[in-house]
Amino acid sequence: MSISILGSGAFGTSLAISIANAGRDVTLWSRDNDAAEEMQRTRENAQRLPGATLPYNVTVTSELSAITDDTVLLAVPMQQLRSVLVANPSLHNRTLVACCKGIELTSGKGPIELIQEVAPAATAAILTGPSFAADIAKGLPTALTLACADADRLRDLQNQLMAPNLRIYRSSDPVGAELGGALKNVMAIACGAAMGAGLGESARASLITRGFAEMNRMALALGARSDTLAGLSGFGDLILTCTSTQSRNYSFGFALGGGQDFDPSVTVEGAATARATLNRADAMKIDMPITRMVVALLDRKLDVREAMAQLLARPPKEE
Ligand SMILES: NC(=O)C1=CN([C@@H]2O[C@H](COP(=O)(O)OP(=O)(O)OC[C@H]3O[C@@H](n4cnc5c(N)ncnc54)[C@H](O)[C@@H]3O)[C@@H](O)[C@H]2O)C=CC1
Ligand SMILES: O=C(CO)COP(=O)(O)O
Repeated sequence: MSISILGSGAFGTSLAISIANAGRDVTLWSRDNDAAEEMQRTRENAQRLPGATLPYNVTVTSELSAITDDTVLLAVPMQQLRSVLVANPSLHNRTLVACCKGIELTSGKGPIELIQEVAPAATAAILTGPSFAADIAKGLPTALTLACADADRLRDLQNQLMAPNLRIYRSSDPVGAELGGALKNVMAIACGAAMGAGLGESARASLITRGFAEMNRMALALGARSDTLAGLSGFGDLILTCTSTQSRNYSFGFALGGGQDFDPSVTVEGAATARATLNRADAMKIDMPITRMVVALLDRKLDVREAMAQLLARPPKEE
């Protein structure tokens, strides 16, 4: 059983390495012909995942006609997912596994809803959870959530994607899985900003905990299950991303809090997702104060100390 991965960034490349090391052939598609040729020749993704070797059974290509597998992992940033789906109608009857974490700014949709809109004949699934690409590529132990509404297809997919270092748990709650992965990035920006501004680890723990309450409020209102939010895709990924300098969302927040520049070419999913989430929360009248503060920070309407002061000064409430 072979697998195709569309998107040769850090995550797509790391999944290719892990799945190929489990003995399955992998086709890794890059939109850039030169980058594909270089990766195929050097057996390394020097730009996005330097130092990791591509096993012999990974084929890197920029030819879409080479994507013949039924199972296609979509490992592109969330804000690019629609254009990738629209540009590739030949994929619309396949099993499409979103590997992105976010909410589309223009529509407020998550990856599953977006796949269902653009490719209604596809089987939509999501692979998410606490996992840094560099860790996966090194073969370090990682556990992920794989969610899909089709229970039979879900079991097949689980077997296809499991690898010795990659333990995959099934979930029948794609809404909960995608929202956990999307919203934790917003909280990681908030935590990074607090740490970058020197507000301390107690402040960070409060943001993680109250951020989790906020994630639950939104996710449950959208039909997610609370046990999904408490699992790898929600709580697990929240803890990882809010506490590690390996996280780009956390590091972006840290730079924001410390008044430093941040490389704009780095993928930071939480920025657009914070705006998309706030739009949806306001429309649904759901209170998301930390998300609101992150958007205010992004818009430079407040600095971190002012934002934290406003959070602390909210009316007293029960936990
Ligand atoms: N890097 C990580 O540790 C993890 C990343 N993710 C998620 O994976 C998704 C992708 O992230 P990374 O691979 O890390 O990003 P990245 O920045 O390393 O790579 C993004 C890739 O997407 C490609 N791409 C962008 N727009 C495209 C388009 N229109 N058509 C085709 N390809 C396009 C780029 O060429 C690049 O290869 C994100 O949603 C991220 O949250 C999930 C878990 C871990
Ligand atoms: O999603 C991730 C870890 O699970 C990667 O986080 P960053 O996108 O913040 O690097």
